[in-house]
Amino acid sequence: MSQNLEAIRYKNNKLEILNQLLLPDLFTYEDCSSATQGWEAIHTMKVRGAPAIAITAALSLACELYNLEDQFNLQSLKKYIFDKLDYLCTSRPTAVNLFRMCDEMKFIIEKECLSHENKNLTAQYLKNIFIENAEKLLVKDIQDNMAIGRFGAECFAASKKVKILTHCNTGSLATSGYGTALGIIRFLHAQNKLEHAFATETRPYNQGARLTAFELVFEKIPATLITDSMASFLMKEKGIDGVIVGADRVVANGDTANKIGTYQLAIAAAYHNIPFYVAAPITSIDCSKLSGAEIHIEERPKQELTHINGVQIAAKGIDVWNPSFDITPGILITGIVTEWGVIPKNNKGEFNVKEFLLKKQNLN
Ligand SMILES: CSC[C@H]1O[C@H](OP(=O)(O)O)[C@H](O)[C@@H]1O
Repeated sequence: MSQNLEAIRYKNNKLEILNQLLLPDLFTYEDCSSATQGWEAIHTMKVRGAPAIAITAALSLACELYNLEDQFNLQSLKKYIFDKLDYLCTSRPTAVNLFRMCDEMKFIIEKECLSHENKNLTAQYLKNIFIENAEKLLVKDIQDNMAIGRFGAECFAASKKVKILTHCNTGSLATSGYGTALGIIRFLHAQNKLEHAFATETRPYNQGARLTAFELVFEKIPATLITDSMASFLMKEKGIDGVIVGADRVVANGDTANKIGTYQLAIAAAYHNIPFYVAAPITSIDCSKLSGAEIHIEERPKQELTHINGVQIAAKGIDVWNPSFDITPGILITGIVTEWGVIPKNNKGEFNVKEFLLKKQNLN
């Protein structure tokens, strides 16, 4: 087994992804060096987690471009890249990181083309620009996650060790490394501030039982797995100090799309007076949407509910609803932890995410 938990391995213009469908039983890396393979890996959830999806999409296309024969002129290559980015965006709809990455890559390519107008900009140069920028995403994501870990840990008093509940998988397996919500747990543990982590199994895809539990055991972090239905009782019985979850999309008013089951955890946390934090990189923020009602929620195949490892467990013929995410209203969230700091609430208990971003951008 690898010494590092890497969802994404990129070296010498080759991309491999850890097939998370096979975890925790098998630790198998698969080649993902084309946009078609990237799309398939994301769509089937061999690779998942909002940041990891965007990075896989970018690097799979970067590898494809590296191997592309030299038949393109500048305009045809630009169209090729834009078409492939549009195609990659059809793999999964909810996590905004993928869409942001595609928009930013298009912006970079467009800018290069404009700034070289009437000069000899070659297709090869454009390829290199894409590859360089895709590679940067991998490095930046880990740095951002470590900053999230630090800011998130500061949300808890230094005087006592804390018990944290988390949902889904937001660790190394969901990112290019370290993790967001799980990164905060990792940071608390490293600082000797974590008493215990609790992880939900996260039905129906079981990211908690299969992936987060795997990471926690791997990292030797004291942790306990619970079923999703135990969360409220856990809060009542076990003295939980905070709930920390990830995000697939945070919109302008702080409403947050995250793994199905997050919303009910936020309601239960509010009832038990437990702080509820969302941990997300800036790449998960989408201020083009004013509220969570505008977010497209992915619905996944009914077999995720009716079958486990290919074996039918539900009554044949039953109707199934399988939304992969839900929206937690900003009002239920204590703070949104980013690599730029914690987005605070105003005195009415509301988030103004845009204002926070503008303030931070002006500071930088
Ligand atoms: C830091 S990952 C954010 C997010 O991704 C997960 O979804 P999925 O496993 O369906 O890709 C989940 O909602 C995590 O919180």
